[in-house]
Amino acid sequence: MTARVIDGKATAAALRERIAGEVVRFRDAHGRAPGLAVVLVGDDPASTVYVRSKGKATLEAGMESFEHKLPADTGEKELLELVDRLNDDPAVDGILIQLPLPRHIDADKVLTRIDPDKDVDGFHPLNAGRLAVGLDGFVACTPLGCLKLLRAERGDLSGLNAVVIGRSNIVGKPMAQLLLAESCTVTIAHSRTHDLPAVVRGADIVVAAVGRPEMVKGDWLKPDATVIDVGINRIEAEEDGKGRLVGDVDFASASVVAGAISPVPGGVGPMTIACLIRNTLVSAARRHGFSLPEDL
Ligand SMILES: Nc1nc(=O)c2c([nH]1)NC[C@@H]1CN(c3ccc(C(=O)N[C@@H](CCC(=O)O)C(=O)O)cc3)C=[N+]21
Repeated sequence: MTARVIDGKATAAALRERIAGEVVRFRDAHGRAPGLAVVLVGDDPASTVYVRSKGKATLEAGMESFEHKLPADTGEKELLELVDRLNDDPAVDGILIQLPLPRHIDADKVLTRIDPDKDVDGFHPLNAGRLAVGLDGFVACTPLGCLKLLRAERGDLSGLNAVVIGRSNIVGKPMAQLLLAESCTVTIAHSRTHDLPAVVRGADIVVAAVGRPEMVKGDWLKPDATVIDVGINRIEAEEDGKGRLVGDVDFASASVVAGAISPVPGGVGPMTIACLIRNTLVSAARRHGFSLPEDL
């Protein structure tokens, strides 16, 4: 048996298309486009690529993109002042500070300075708390994208056993909260979990977000499980001299057992960007009392 491959690229493209349509309506009603500010400190090559694709997606959705590229030696105080200006700028609906930040900057301090109602990354503690208690706020883009893929694949998730591997603040914890809100029975597994393969074998839904290349094997899976692979691991060059991208799931063995699986690349990554655009539109809409479709 071979798993269905969950096409994150196509799902993301369809979502971005819908968003672009809503942006046109928003513009007509309010005379401006939603705006996203992206702040990059330093010149990490991977971060530079991500920031470029976020800017491109923002413009393609008909939104305004404000890119702030600062040198690696930018002081914390200077960065906090930029955040303050963006918080006060009425043209800016969403603020994203690209992570990781250089070590001399306290990332928690900077993220907490962002106006929670412009925090389209969902990283502010107030938004984490809102998610935990079921209030409207912003949900981090990667777990939100995973949930959209799961809903598209499985429909109603209630009563399903979900195992989230990884307990980070940006993926594992919010993912678990979202699945709990969908009435899944949720287990969060992590590096100290005893007999992880046995835990994963009980799961109808597996979300792997540990950052260990190809860790989850096919014989860990319940037949027909839905597997969402959040990992993006760059593997060193092999015979052909080219590096390649792999997930946290061993795709070859997993796709023989799973019912459906998201690939890397082309799975969760494109959904993350689509959800960032989505959150920016939602932010602008909330600010103006503009109504959007429930399921966007
Ligand atoms: N404040 C902040 N918010 C973020 O959301 C954030 C961040 N910092 N720092 C870095 C991570 C990483 N991230 C990705 C987004 C899209 C792809 C993506 O589209 N990946 C493509 C392939 C990309 C490639 O080929 O390298 C795919 O999976 O198909 C990947 C990774 C957002 N992040």
